[in-house]
Amino acid sequence: MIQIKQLSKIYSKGKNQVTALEDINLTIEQGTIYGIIGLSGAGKSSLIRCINRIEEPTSGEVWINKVDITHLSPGELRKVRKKIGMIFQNFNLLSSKTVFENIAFPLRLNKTPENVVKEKVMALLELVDLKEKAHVYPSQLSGGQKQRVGIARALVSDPDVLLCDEATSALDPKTTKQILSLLKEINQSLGLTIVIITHEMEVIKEVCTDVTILENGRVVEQGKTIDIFSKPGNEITKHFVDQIQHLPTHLHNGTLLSLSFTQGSAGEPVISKLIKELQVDVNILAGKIEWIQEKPIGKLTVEIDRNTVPLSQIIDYFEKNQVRVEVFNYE
Ligand SMILES: Nc1ncnc2c1ncn2[C@@H]1O[C@H](COP(=O)(O)OP(=O)(O)OP(=O)(O)O)[C@@H](O)[C@H]1O
Repeated sequence: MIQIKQLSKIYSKGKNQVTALEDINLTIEQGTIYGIIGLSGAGKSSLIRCINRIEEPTSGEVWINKVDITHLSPGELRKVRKKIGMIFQNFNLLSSKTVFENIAFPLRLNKTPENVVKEKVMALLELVDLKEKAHVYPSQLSGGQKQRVGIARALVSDPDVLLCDEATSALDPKTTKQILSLLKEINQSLGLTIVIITHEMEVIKEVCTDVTILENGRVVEQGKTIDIFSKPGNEITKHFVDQIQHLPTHLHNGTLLSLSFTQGSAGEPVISKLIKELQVDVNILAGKIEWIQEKPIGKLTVEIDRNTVPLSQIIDYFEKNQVRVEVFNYE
């Protein structure tokens, strides 16, 4: 668990002072994927960098697994930091080292025996699906592959916490989804706590169960992602939610689906056929038309009763009818 208590960060340069963070309080439960979102300059990087003390907080405390890391000696801090992995927007790989050696690097610093290095690095290459790239150099990799190497290197010391500093901001939407799904897989299989900072609500929507919204160095809202999406209580939160789409203010017990109708499916009575054929209750919550390069896409947000028909059957039905389905990740 990570607890941040009354944390402030003031940068001083000569007579100038910039308050980057003011009185931040937040609790990140063990094993969650926690998102911190804000506009440029909101203080996101300062906050994530204070969590492992790459940046020294001006005041306040950061507790990781019941240890106050703001009052540790340099030696003790080094030990704690080994349990905190970090990945970056620009990947921070060593260009003169192969993929294998980049991942092995933290182990080499600790003089880990060669057989252990080999075993750990190969297992991680398998996990991030890059076995065949072990001996190539970063310049020969795509952005998504570079970030996979970054993730493997961050995991090599068996951390409890993974900090992601705008880790998908340099990637295209499809690669972003792949990296986010890898992070989710790692979170589930290793029970790792993941903290993601981002300026994209799409990232929060995709993987974060909890979210804090920062504005001008202060927390303006925090809570479960579902609640923030359902009832954004603040202008800046509304701005981020609108990046995705308007969602209903009241959710019942169903599964929330976003449906995209393109030309092939737009003329068909797909919803009424679904209700008749599968005998499932459908609650229509929101709809709009989005124009993508002068082509219309109908967007419908519906709630489906999750107790009557398996979700996979409903998704199959929509796909057969040329309707793209996205299931909101609100569990
Ligand atoms: N080393 C520094 N010296 C002085 N001011 C700084 C320093 N680092 C950040 N700041 C200031 O602190 C504030 C918060 O910056 P920070 O980088 O934490 O925000 P951010 O939300 O991560 O922004 P971005 O998304 O643009 O990276 C900004 O006003 C920034 O100019």
